[in-house]
Amino acid sequence: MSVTDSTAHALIVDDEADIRELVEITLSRMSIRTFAVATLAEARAALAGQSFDLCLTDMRLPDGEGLDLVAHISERYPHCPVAVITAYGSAQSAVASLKAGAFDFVTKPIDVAGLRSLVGQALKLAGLDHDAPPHPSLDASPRLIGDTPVMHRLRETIAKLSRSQAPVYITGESGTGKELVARMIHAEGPRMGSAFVPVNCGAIPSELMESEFFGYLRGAFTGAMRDTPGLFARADGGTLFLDEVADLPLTMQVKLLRAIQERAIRPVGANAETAVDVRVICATHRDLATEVARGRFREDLYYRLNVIEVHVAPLRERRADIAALAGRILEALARKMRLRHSPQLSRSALDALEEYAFPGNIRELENILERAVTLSEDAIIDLKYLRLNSPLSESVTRENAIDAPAAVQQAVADGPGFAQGHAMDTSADLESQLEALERERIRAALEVCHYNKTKAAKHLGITFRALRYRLAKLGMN
Ligand SMILES: Nc1ncnc2c1ncn2[C@@H]1O[C@H](COP(=O)(O)OP(=O)(O)OP(=O)(O)O)[C@@H](O)[C@H]1O
Repeated sequence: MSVTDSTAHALIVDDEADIRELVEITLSRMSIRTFAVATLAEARAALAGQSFDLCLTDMRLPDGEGLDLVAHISERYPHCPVAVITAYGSAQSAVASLKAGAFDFVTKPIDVAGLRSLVGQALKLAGLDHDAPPHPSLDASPRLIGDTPVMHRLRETIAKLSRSQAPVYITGESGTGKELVARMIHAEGPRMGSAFVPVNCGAIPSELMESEFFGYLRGAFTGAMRDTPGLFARADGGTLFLDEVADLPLTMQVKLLRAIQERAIRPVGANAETAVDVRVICATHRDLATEVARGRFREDLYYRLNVIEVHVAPLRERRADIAALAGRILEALARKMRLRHSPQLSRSALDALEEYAFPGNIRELENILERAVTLSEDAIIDLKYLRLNSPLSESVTRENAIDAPAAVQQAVADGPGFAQGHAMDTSADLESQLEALERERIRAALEVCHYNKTKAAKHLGITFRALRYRLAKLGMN
């Protein structure tokens, strides 16, 4: 096979001749030049003398540990992705290698399809995959606003993690930006051309979980009219984001662990497993270690998911970012509402926001500003329109609705039944009044339920699905 200088160049480090040969053959079929050595010393010498786009190393070498090579490459040749070859079942060493900076691992006996997809990801990382879609424009990528030291550190962490395939566990209170962080890790890495599939683990009824995650074949159960891919299959080549992972029932945790470990899924009704290449990122606002201690979360799955932990700080710990965030949110609202100019906050309104505790974090800031823009008719939003600190019990009283349009006040005072029987102020735009009311009640319920959507839906007396639909319709997601 003819290879040119533009082909990728891989370093293979293994003392077992059979494995070196298998890896070399697989890679050369992918038109990758290879250079194979058997020891750590030879690997170091090769790295010093030649340039590589990828390194695959065994964990146990005659003169040292593969982990040392991972650390050496991460430090001296950070642009060369390194993956390790580990013995089957040695989850601990795989996890250790990911923590040390390996971008992925492959277990022995080596599965050629798995090796090919790992190498494909590595080449995308090195920018050598000519089939990869072009980098999306900046505007299409999610953006993390904030200039505080904690946000700078978070951005650096995201950049580092996007170059790895390791599972990431994101912690932080509700509304801090955990999903946004997950999206950025996906969007800045080699998987950006494939799907990012977010899943709210608490929202899937337990009897549907298996088919939702793994898909099903036609006829697998009553109503299964056609083969349907599950969430794993939809995220193949991309990222599966498991939000509120602590809400997964124990039975599902076992199946999830297996899918992650084996990198394969078995759709409901299928006899055989299908390989999938999915990076898992998960998040929860709960303390998973405590859930493990209480027996509600499997320890083995915890260790599998919690390879690298990222914490997203609450908004009250980065108050200096509030002004910039509010500015961006107001600009976005102005676009959405087709206002000519972006509304501004008065000095006292900004001061109050900078003092506020934000139990619902940035999502709460978005909701506060959206409501304020809806209620205020001025280009300058004054403090009274922010209506900070209004729990549900107060928000449905007339006193607390003084700033709302007249019909909304009436409706709020009359309670939820108003829409069917009460006269409204017909001079105003009924639809926007109803919308404002709906928004207000949902926001208040979310606040009271600490932004747990499942609980908020119960609180409002509607199903989770109905709440999700309304949140999307009102642009409150
Ligand atoms: N640093 C940031 N810059 C800009 N927007 C942000 C930032 N952090 C969060 N947001 C926005 O705040 C909202 C909430 O963020 P996100 O959904 O990521 O939070 P979360 O922590 O995943 O919430 P939950 O725990 O409730 O699922 C989103 O609209 C998101 O775009």
